[in-house]
Amino acid sequence: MALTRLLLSNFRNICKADLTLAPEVNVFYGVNGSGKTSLLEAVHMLATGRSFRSRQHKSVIQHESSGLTVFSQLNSGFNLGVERLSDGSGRVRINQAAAESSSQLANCLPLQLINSESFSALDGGPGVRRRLLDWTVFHVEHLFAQEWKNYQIALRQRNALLRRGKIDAGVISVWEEQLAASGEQVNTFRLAQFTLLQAAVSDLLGELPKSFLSQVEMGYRRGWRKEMELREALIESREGDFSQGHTRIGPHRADVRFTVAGEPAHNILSRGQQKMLVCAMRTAMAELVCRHRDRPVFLVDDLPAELDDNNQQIFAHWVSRCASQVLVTGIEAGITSRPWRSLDAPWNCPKVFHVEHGDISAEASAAQ
Ligand SMILES: Nc1ncnc2c1ncn2[C@@H]1O[C@H](COP(=O)(O)OP(=O)(O)OP(=O)(O)O)[C@@H](O)[C@H]1O
Repeated sequence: MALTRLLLSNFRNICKADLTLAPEVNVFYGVNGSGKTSLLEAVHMLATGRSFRSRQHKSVIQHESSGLTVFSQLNSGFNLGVERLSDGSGRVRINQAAAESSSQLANCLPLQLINSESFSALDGGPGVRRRLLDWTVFHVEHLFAQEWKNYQIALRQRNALLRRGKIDAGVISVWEEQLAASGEQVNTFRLAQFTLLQAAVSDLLGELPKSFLSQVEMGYRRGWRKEMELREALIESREGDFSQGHTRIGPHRADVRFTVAGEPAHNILSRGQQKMLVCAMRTAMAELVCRHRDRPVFLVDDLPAELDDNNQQIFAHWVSRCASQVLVTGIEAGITSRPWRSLDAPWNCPKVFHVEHGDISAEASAAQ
């Protein structure tokens, strides 16, 4: 899966852009505030329906404009289009037909994003890490999305009953049965992919020079006590849940932990080591997915930040093994292109774009 053409209008400081992308590596360089991240944000919006920087569509629409559009042709034959208007309305289209859900978009364009927010996988809440695991499960196990949806419906119903002030055991147990059935299935899907991810991350970290990174351990917490079935655990926690007004156990509380010698990894690893761990995790996720379906597209915002030349090169090599295409940004053309130029063809010929005040222009290959 790769983007062949990308058209934007009124997306932050990018008034208009019509780009023909290279099938493998695309480098976008320019000074701070020129619009590089905005371009990645636009691709992210195509794949998910939303920005990775703002929940408010309005802040992404160019000031004094009534709406933004992003459109892309993919080499799979799909065309994706997103329109957001300043009155809050919008349209998402796949091959000119209205998309039914954001998971339909994600299916057409599996995406991996690495940016300054990626560190939250280590130092943020469990939700961030759960979503990483679930991205893999979603793309590998086609029954997962429906099972997760069933679980969330039952969870909402149980929570609503808990907030009513009086538990009707007959009614709540109906929803607990559904919650337990979907929850056990969600956990089975997650556990299978977690085991594979753990092995893949360990293999990738094993390719790095010896450091604390070699000692990173990953653990999976499913969200309720080990020795119990979810159904039993829900009954047991009913009273406590009632006093708190919500369900405190279950797969919606699952977590993936990264530790070094028993300590949270972010307390031990340097910033660069943390970035390499996140890169290894993202690469492992892509590796698992591409065993089953098309390779994902990687968006990498400011690869040189925090990473030395050797680590940048290792990461470029990882990406070339599991991505279909990469869009990478940096401040300088030479530095941002360098890790890719040392790879084998066709990954060693990045297409270079200069971004300046929201204008994006491809450079002639002779000048690269
Ligand atoms: N809604 C908007 N309308 C117009 N311009 C905007 C809007 N939102 C942000 N901007 C401007 O657009 C630019 C967006 O920059 P972006 O974050 O894409 O830069 P960048 O090239 O990634 O910079 P850096 O290297 O600092 O990360 C900034 O100059 C910002 O002030």
